[in-house]
Amino acid sequence: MNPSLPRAVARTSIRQLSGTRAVFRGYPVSNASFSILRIHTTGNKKVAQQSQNKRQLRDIRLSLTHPTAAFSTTTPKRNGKELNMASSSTDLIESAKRAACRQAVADHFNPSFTYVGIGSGSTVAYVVEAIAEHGASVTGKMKFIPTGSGSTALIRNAGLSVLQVPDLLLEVGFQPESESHQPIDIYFDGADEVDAELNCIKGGGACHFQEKLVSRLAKRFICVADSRKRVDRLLTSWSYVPVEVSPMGAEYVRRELLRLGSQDPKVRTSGPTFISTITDNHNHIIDAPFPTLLLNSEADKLDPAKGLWTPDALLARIKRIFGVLEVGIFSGLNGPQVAQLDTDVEGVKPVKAYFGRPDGQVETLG
Ligand SMILES: O=C[C@H](O)[C@H](O)[C@H](O)COP(=O)(O)O
Repeated sequence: MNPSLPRAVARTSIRQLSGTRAVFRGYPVSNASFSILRIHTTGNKKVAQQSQNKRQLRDIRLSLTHPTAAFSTTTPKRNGKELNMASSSTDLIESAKRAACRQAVADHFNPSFTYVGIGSGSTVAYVVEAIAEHGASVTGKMKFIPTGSGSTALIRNAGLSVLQVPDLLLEVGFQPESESHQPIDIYFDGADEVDAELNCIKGGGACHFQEKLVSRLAKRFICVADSRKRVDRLLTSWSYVPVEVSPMGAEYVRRELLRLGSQDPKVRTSGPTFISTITDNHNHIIDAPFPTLLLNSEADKLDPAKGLWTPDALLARIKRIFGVLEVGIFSGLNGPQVAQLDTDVEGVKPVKAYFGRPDGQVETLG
């Protein structure tokens, strides 16, 4: 997504911001041009107060795509007055993300690597931070493969060397007999939700096509997230599947998604005028809500007519719709499983996920 967008959105009026889901997607909240000072939870709505000059508080309603409950507490009071706690709530989330990333890098980053894939979003920024700390003597020999314009800027700003996928493929060459379809040594990326079998929903920042491309080319995908993203089954807290579509085919795809039982799939919009989001691949995104998915191991319960889908089945079915480029469900095989098969099948699932908690601990899965 266009990295200049959040700044443009931040300049708009409170009224225009109302209902804009993309404001914080893919960008560290702490780096936003305006500061959120308090976050409350009112039913399903998250009401935030913000100040542009840090003195005048005004209410804005933000349709935050991530639940905040796990990190929210009741608003503390001193002498009957509420204390501003959102900055500490935001700090807790950012610390949780950073903790997950530092642990993941400590466990999986190796100075002998040549190609490192870097995903998109706010969490993976802390992976880049941790990698950059190894210094130029280590990172100067490596090339970093981005998954979109945001991650390209992230890599570049950290002083690391960017190599886009087409250039990577030219650099490694093409040998039909070559045993490896996975030249990237490791791929770090965030997720919007991760289930108990490491299937993920991705694409909240509209980057899932390039993320899948890099993941397919990587030996291992390591997922980093805060603990709000960990669920038993996908579409528990996160409610929709991001689907990247040809702009001309968007309405056709939307109708087919309705036919599949998606409740009110919508073309994603961004910015003050709510124009359709344009991805890095010049496409649109449809956010398609579905009921909570089964696990892939529960395929015996699969019953699409009743809205019972496994991640694998829903991914395969949506991919069959004419006009769909890619679906934000990362399920099926992982890199090492594909390497064993020695064939170019999709292997995009993480081998391990790191979930940072607000208390600084890190849980792992896989
Ligand atoms: O399209 C965006 C990506 O799939 C992100 O990795 C995902 O949305 C997680 O982003 P964040 O780390 O900002 O929560």
